[in-house]
Amino acid sequence: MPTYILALDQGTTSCRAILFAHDGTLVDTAQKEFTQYYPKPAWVEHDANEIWTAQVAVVRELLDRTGTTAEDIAAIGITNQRETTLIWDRTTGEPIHHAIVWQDRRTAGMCDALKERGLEDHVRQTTGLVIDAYFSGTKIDWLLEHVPGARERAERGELCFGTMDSWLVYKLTGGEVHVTDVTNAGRTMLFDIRKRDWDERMLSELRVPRELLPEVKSNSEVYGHTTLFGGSIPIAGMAGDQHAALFGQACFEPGQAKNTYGTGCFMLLNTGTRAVPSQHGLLTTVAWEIDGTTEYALEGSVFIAGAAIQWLRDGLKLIDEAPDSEYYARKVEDTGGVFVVPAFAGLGAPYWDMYARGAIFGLTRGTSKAHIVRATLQSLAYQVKDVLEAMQKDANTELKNLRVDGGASANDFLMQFQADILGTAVERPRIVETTALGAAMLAGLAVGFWQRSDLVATWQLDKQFKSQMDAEDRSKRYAGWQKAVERTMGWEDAE
Ligand SMILES: Nc1ncnc2c1ncn2[C@@H]1O[C@H](COP(=O)(O)OP(=O)(O)O)[C@@H](O)[C@H]1O
Ligand SMILES: O=P(O)(O)OC[C@H](O)CO
Repeated sequence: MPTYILALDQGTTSCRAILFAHDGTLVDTAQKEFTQYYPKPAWVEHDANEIWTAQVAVVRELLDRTGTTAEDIAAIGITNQRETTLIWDRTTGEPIHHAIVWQDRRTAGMCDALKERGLEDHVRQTTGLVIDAYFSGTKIDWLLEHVPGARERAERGELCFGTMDSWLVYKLTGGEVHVTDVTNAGRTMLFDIRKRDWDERMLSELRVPRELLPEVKSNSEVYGHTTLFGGSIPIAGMAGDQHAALFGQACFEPGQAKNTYGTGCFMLLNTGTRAVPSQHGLLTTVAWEIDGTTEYALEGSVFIAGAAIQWLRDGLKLIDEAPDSEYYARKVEDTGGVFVVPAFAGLGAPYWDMYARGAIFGLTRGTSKAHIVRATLQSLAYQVKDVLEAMQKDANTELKNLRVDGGASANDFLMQFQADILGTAVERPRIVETTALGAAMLAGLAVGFWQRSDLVATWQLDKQFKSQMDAEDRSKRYAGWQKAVERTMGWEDAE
């Protein structure tokens, strides 16, 4: 009898493999970082072959270390960084170019042109998105335009487009299966989230041939099998990482929300079977589709969160490791009036400004490294507040608590400041690998390893952070943040 579900979590900075047991416990995990390519300012690329090699390596490492064989694994669930766009040769499996990462801004001008052509309402109504370089659509157009012969080859059906979910399934099945799931399809700016089909108008506006696109599947079903790790294992769950995290946080009821602090920060609020349009700069997105029922979510996407801590580490060399940020932040009582706005890739929700760029405000002769580190950590929490304010207005509800996860949710200083600045309790579960857990749950449901009723009990509280800040202090600080954000907007000139 198989005893585990294997989750593959293909994130922006690393590949992970995680084993979950039937009682929902995390048995073990293996992780490997891969190269980030920055060929020009605000361009970000990944080598899909390197990602594939890293993903296989972490699975092998995990199976070896735990003495697990293919026979012990009931199913594989895949979850991935969304929007990151890859095109590869259908026959050879060779990518035609590096993948263009979700943070990449090279198509900002193409997005402006779409806005000028009056497409904003259509995009919002059909795809639930705003026009932004974040999504895959303009990245596909860029690749077809800039790689010689690519558009003609795509029209002849010789190429495959996919986000990292599609890529992994294609590779795991030896090139047999070219699919994606509704959550990932919904981030392309080409997909009608209510009709559940590619949108003809967007395909034609972005000159994307249907032949290039994967078949769109639900989040919990058998897509194919892999024999790469010994016996045959079904691949049975697949979802974009933020949707998987919503599921892994057991936010199954409308009104429940989670926020993931990874490279970026992504807050999703379950809105049930209703796709709620946003009036306040959020996205309407598919939460998941299971057994023919589609549920939706409102999403606030913040592009730079943990990446700002990586910048402190790798760019400024102010800290050696991400967790050191907590130590330095606690060395000072406040930020000394400093605000850091990490708009390195423009600003996402609720501002959607592709031309904003990062800045540090309020510097004085007394500003120290600790002030800058503290202000950078606080910038994550302020961005989340921007999103929560918008969400409460859109959903016409006040959130009593917020479930959190992701790498930076381990930082107690950040979590306490988050609760303080929101005025809302922040709840961190025991398993913060909720993205992987969600993917595992989706796969486990498909093969009968779990029933839906088993899943709620997997959520267990680790720590609750309650707001301790008085309302006046909170609004004074937030006003400072809003002033700083305003000054970063429109910084970069449009091409
Ligand atoms: N203790 C910490 N304090 C602040 N940030 C952290 C901490 N630990 C990790 N991070 C940040 O979290 C991110 C990694 O989180 P993870 O969920 O693995 O992200 P992703 O899935 O996007 O690769 C990194 O950007 C890192 O800088
Ligand atoms: O890799 P993460 O966890 O930062 O998530 C990336 C998002 O899916 C991008 O939309």
